[in-house]
Amino acid sequence: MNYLVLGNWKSNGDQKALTAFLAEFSPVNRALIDGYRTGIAVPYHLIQAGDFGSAWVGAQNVSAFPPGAYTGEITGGMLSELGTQFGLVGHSERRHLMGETVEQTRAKLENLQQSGIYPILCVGETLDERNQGRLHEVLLAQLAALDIFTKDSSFAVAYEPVWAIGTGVAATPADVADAHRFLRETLAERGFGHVPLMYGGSVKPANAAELAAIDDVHGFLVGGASLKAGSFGEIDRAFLEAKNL
Ligand SMILES: O=C[C@H](O)COP(=O)(O)O
Repeated sequence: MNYLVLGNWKSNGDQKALTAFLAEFSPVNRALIDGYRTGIAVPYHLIQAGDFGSAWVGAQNVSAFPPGAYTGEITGGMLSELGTQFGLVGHSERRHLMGETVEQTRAKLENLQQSGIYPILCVGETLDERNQGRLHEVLLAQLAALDIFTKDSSFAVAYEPVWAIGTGVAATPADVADAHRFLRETLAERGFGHVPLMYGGSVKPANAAELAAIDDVHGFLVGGASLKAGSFGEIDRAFLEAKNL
């Protein structure tokens, strides 16, 4: 995949909301464009709760363990059986609220890959880390989880500065361009020059075009604005237009 505009519903939504979303979103989510996908990561209980059409349906987490005595964990194989097409790993809410470690994100990426589900590793720094000049150090530490992949692996990385998530204030285009350039160069050195780089953090219809215009931005991971088909559709269209897709 070259370009991805994906939503993350987090712990929001129910059957009624998904049905309403898909009724409005699916008709405008036209024929498949080569190398491009839109879709949403819904809570587990909604993965099979609607017809997503040409949009991808994703999970927001996966077990770091193999199948076995791990009460409450959902494995990659289980997600695959549900028809899950992509999975988020290492979202900052999981790192900071649930204490997810780099070792766990590595195991989760591997579980998704082995189950044939497209993995997306989320990375990003806190405001303190940025202010201390530790942006690159933090990103490099989080990117260490990618060492399970080979040059042929198919996956994406989403840059989500923690201070821009859910705040309504996205990173400036200059900050996004800087971070994405660093990610692109770092990944290219490891043979991952083909990996799409998504941006997440207060993406909305009003800023989607200027963020999509950045060369090293190959997609978005949209939280709050993906809950409504209207705003998510506007972001999707702004992205396609900016990239001439
Ligand atoms: O996964 C999505 C990000 O956490 C962004 O969330 P947000 O668009 O509500 O800031």
